[in-house]
Amino acid sequence: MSAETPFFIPRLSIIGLGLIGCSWAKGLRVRGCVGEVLGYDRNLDSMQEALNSGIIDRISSDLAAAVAGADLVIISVPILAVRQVLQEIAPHLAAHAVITDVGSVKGSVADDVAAVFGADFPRFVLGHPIAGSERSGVSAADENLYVRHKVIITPQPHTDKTALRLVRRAWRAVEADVESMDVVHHDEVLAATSHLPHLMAYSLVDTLANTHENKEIFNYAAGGFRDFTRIAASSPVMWRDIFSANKTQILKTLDLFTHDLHFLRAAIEADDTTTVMGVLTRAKVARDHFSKILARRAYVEPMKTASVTYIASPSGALTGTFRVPGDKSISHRSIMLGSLAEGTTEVTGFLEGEDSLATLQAFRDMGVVIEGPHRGRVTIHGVGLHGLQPPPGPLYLGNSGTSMRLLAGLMAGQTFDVEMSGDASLSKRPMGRVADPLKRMGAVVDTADGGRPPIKVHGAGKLTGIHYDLPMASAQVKSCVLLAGLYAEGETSVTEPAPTRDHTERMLKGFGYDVQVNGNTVTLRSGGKLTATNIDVPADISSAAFFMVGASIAEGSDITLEHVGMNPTRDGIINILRAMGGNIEVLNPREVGGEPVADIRIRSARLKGIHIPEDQVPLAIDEFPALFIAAACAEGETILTGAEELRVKESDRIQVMIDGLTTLGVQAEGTADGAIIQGLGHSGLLGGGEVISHGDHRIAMSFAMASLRASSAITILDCANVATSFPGFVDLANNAGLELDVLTTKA
Ligand SMILES: O=C(O)C1=C[C@@H](OP(=O)(O)O)[C@@H](O)[C@H](O)C1
Ligand SMILES: C=C(OP(=O)(O)O)C(=O)O
Repeated sequence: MSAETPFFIPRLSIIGLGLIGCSWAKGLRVRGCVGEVLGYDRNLDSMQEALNSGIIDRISSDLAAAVAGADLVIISVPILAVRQVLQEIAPHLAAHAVITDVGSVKGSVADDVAAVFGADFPRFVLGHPIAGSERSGVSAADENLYVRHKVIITPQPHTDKTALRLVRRAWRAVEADVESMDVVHHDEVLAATSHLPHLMAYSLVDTLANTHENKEIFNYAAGGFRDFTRIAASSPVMWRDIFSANKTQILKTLDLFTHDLHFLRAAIEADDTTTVMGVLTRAKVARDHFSKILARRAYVEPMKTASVTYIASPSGALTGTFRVPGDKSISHRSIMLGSLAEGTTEVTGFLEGEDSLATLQAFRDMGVVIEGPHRGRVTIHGVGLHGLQPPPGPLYLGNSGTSMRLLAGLMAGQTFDVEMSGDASLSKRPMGRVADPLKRMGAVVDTADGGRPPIKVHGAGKLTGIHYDLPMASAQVKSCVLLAGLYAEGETSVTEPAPTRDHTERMLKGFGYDVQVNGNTVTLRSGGKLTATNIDVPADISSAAFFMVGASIAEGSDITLEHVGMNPTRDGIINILRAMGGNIEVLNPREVGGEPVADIRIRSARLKGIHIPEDQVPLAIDEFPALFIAAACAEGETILTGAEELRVKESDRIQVMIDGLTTLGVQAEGTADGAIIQGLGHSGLLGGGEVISHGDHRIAMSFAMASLRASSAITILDCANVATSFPGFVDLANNAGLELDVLTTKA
């Protein structure tokens, strides 16, 4: 790509000397991008003011003089005055002149241009800066008004490319972010995001001003009133014109809004607090994350995440007693089953990480009223097995494989179509493993090339129960088939090659559903119902694992992790660390809501390398990145086999860990289904250096723990996804004894 030449407009003309046009001209002038600036306004005072403040160089006596010889003409008059202005300037424009406008409605200006210059006029570029304020006039002009603000250009098929480039560059010169959209779409979007809110603000103030207690009302009208109605102080002429120029689109959104307002009114009248809560919780979440919103209620687009780097400096021991966040697997399932239950489910200890929040949002998008999360507490107003509604757009599941695979099973049983997509990592992960058994049950499921997301599950198909022999040890696939089985005719059963986490089976039973477990086979029949219950989510043993490894490798460490889930299908990390010589005590074992829980005390130990028993692999499947760090610090060789599943997690966890360990000076090699790691021994230190987590939360946290035994700092790139499973990791780790610094750059 060649660099752009410096941008310069020899002669600029602004018609309409208000805030928008003057701010653009002033911005160009301050940045040395214009020669002469001519200006015209019907109001003589405005012209004089613009001249006095140096925004324009010459006052023009009429429109003809104002555009004579201009290279770029900016029309910035009220929308309904545009046509008349164009008629007046048309005969006087230079042959090369490019014209642009700044109006909030593009369809009506496009019509005006066609009426005056002809349908294919190439040198008019329709534009709209999304900046401005309730202030107006020359005196409010601000050369930085557009810095990092969006400007929407709405090119038409006949718009000349050079003219387009000129206008884009003129906006970029004042540091605006220029985007393109088609005319109709622009007017639809603006009707909803700008025109309707202005209409409502004007109307509310007018209603209140007309009541006879208006003085009283305005005396006490602070807070909500002031925030909501700030925009009613904007220019009435401008808004009168916008309301009429974008009439069709505005009326469309207004009707939708009026309908929803009546719905809310009816719910309040009927004391239907659940419905009211549904509207308010959905709206609050939407408002909190409004940049994610494209459709009316759903999140369909990922937020651009910032890039996060950890600098992990060498540190001493880990100490203290603390609790890591809630179990991710159980949190996902609590939302799913709570939503499909009859009655209200209260969840405590819910993981407020991005993965489980993606599941929560998916159910909100399908009409379930969910309150919270607030300090791990979530209240789910179940809609029953057949109560989900079609979401307004695709379900966006971020980084979360569990959400996508379990939901695939549930969606196969619905009467509507659902599309599910995810971030770059999830988009590479295999979904054929769930699509295959679902198709055998009669579901219609499409995936993208190679069985990857997005995945589309078509509703209304009739499912039939199957027996499925799992080709791999995967709790996600097992759960997917069982959840589809809730909707399949007859019996559904799954046999797994080795035990995997059984939270789905346990939780179904907790919700009163009949599930038979016989050896490695789980069976259920459709036709039952889920009855709401309360769920206490224990701390996630997979998050605890980082601290177990950290405390084991850092001399002098002594920590106690509280309320950790000890489900026997998850405790591989404890068995493996103990086999390596780890010093782990399980204290106060108890059962909470159908799941075993305990406090775990870990003290540093002289670890030794082992061949990890293959039967432990599925029981510690998420803990291998951390275990690789333990192996690197152990005496002798550690061999891992039977773990090919690690290659299809959020990253290829075998390759990414081997790459990082090699950077830190460890001899390690990957094999097809595992790794061989030569430990540095008890007194050995890892080196420092830069490792890449490839957006994989568990890789990032594992290398953070490695710094406890490093000779110099480890820089870990791409750590934003730690938030998917372990919000608050950095603070908790630093309080326990790590030295982690975080560098965040905006995306
Ligand atoms: O069912 C679950 O909650 C999970 C199952 C495992 O995935 P697989 O089923 O792909 O092994 C695990 O890696 C994941 O973190 C959570
Ligand atoms: C594999 C993991 O999660 P998921 O499959 O849900 O993305 C994990 O958390 O390590």
